[in-house]
This record gives sequence, C-alpha cells and structure tokens, in this order.
Amino acid sequence: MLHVVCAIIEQDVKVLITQRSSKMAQPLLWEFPGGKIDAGESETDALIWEIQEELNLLIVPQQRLTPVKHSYGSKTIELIPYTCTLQSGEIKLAEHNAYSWVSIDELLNYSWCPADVPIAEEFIRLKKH
Ligand SMILES: Nc1nc2c([nH]c(=O)n2[C@H]2C[C@H](O)[C@@H](COP(=O)(O)OP(=O)(O)OP(=O)(O)O)O2)c(=O)[nH]1
Repeated sequence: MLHVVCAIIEQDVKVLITQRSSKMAQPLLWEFPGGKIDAGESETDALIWEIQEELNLLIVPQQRLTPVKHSYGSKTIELIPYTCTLQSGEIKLAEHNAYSWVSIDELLNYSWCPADVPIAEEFIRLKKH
C-alpha cells in the first residue's frame, strides 16, 4: 500500500485545493496537495517537503484527520490528511494544472480524486460544528 499525505491549507475562511495535471495519475481531478511518504520519513516532514516542492509554500501541520484507504485498480493508497496553516511563500505551481482557494460551501462542487471525497466531507463536518 502507498502512503500519501495531503494538506488542507486554511487561510481566512478558504482552503487551498489543486488540480492534477493531465500527465499525472488521476488527470485533471482536484486534490489536496501532498505526496507519497518515503521510507523513514515522518508524515509531517513528508508533507512540509512536498508542499514546498509543489507549491513553494511553507506550511505548519495542525490536526491529523481520518486516513482514507482507496483502491485505484491495482494500486491501493492510504491518504492521510492534515489541516495546516500557512507560514510563508507565494504560490508557484511546479506540477499542478491549477489551484483554487475555495470556501467550505463550494468544496464539494469540484471533481475530486475519489479518495478525497470522505476527507472533504469530514473537514466540512468539523467546520460546521
Ligand atoms: N497528493 C495527493 N495524491 C492523491 C490525493 N488523492 C489521491 O487519490 N491521490 C493519489 C494520486 C496518486 O495516485 C497518489 C500519490 O500521488 P502523488 O502525486 O504524490 O504521486 P505521483 O504523482 O508521484 O504518483 P504517480 O502519478 O506517479 O502515481 O495518490 C490527494 O489528495 N493528494
């Protein structure tokens, strides 16, 4: 199983989501940015590194939400979400096709990678309570 960590980056009342490029797996679907955890790496170190690489942003992981297991054909991933705050940086896309800052109410209007849907739903529940 592939362990993937992803960031729900919050600023004011919006969260950052990214669209995978046409060359990636799950082309043009929206996700929470992140990536694979390498052997020996902590979840939060992997996340900080990936977000720096992909978006040129320095984040601070805050709260670990519920991991989701999802099978894409032969490949099974465990997607591990963290809410995060933004420390510094301006977005420069290195891999993604697009990004968007979206409000909680708009979050489910996007075409998500299937593994992300329960994560978006949990985040919405968290924010509405
Ligand atoms: N980073 C990230 N990956 C996700 C999310 N949801 C989801 O299903 N994935 C999948 C897509 C990939 O199959 C896998 C890891 O994606 P990745 O972007 O870090 O790795 P990668 O491009 O090197 O993977 P690949 O295209 O070579 O398979 O997890 C998400 O919210 N964030």
